[in-house]
Amino acid sequence: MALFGKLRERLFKTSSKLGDGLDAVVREGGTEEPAEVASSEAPRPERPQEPSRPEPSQPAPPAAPPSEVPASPAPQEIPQAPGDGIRPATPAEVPPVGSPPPTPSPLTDTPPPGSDQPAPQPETRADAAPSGLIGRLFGRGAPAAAPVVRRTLDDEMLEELEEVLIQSDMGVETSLRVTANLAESHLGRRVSTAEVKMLLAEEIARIMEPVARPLPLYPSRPQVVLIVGVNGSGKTTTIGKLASQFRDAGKSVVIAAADTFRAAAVEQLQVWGDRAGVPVLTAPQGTDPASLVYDAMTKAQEDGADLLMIDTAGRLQNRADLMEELAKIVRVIRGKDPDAPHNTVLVLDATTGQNALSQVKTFKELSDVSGLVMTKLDGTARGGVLVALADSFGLPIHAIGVGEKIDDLAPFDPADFARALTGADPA
Ligand SMILES: Nc1nc2c(ncn2[C@@H]2O[C@H](COP(=O)(O)OP(=O)(O)OP(=O)(O)O)[C@@H](O)[C@H]2O)c(=O)[nH]1
Repeated sequence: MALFGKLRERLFKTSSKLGDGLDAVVREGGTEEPAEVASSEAPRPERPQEPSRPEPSQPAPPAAPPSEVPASPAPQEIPQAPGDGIRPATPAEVPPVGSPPPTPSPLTDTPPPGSDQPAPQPETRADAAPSGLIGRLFGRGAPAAAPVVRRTLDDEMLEELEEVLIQSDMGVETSLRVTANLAESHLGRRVSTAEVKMLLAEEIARIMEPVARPLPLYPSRPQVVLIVGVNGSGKTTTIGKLASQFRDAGKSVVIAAADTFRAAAVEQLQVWGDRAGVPVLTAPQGTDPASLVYDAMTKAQEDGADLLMIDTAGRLQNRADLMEELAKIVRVIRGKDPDAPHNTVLVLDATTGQNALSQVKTFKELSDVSGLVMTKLDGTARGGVLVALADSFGLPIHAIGVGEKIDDLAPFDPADFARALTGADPA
């Protein structure tokens, strides 16, 4: 399945909830118009191609500040995304640049297994025919010019839109920013649901573009990737998925199970190592994690491994202990390679919603977080939090988890994500 279709299907709960909310906002205050009239009154937004909007009141999220990037050798001179790192997705899922847009999965797609989401509602007429919208945009009105529901974008509608965005966990500030940008370009215009979704998707993609960066690869051997995050956020699973993709890309990988506190965590990591075909270094329960990391660094260096991925404990109940444990691990790593760890990746669980924001704050205090992976975006209605994270912290988002299987880690594509989130038609 094409990536967009898969993402839309997996993000079903969020896009359905957000899309339904947007439908309701337009429908409840809108009126039907003949399609032809509508097409002349609602031209395509003027700035869909702008890479960024350097307005003082709407600053783009900063790139990861230099202080957050671990001291490390310069990355290989590989072109920017998609070539500047491992794109964590199976190649078949990544549409080549400039290729025709993938076919969207119909909104009537079956929800993901285990989802309790009810069957999707039929779309309103305003959204029913993407070709109608695309046709109008390009002067090819749909022959069966069905009436389209449109509403004038005024303060009341903006407030309602804000509410819908906030409910999708996008956060108050980010929701206000998105609607303010919408008001700037479209206040007073009559817009349909399809157009609102498309405009919101463009605003959201604009916020997220600067942070969509695959995990950078460095020439160091081993490149040390420290994986941090609270218990259950998906660290082990993400390490397994990443290791598998790195291995498929021809890299030799070693995994270190440094959460020595929980025997089950070590076993689980071993299962993932087996699946990915990657060795996992373990130590008996209760061993000092830093000593296991020392041994893992030694082995990875001796073996000439390309990557060493280190799973860490995520017990936040005792912050001081966790901070000390992570600090000790980093000291040991630096003793072996002063430039390591090269990446400290924070794994976040999308289902925790706004709580993910406080986790980023906490882990930024505990460690030198250099990038994020957000898991469990499948089957949650809280995917909007990723927009809030991008807007608030500007940390690179390397990948998103959209399922429990080994290939359910997708590259983060802001445009696809924004359209899947809002329920907008594919570009
Ligand atoms: N649906 C879904 N489930 C996921 C995803 N990523 C991880 N999980 C599930 O989340 C649960 C916790 O994942 P783990 O990888 O064990 O999380 P962890 O952070 O290593 O947890 P600890 O070992 O307790 O520290 C498991 O049941 C995974 O299958 C995802 O992208 N989607």
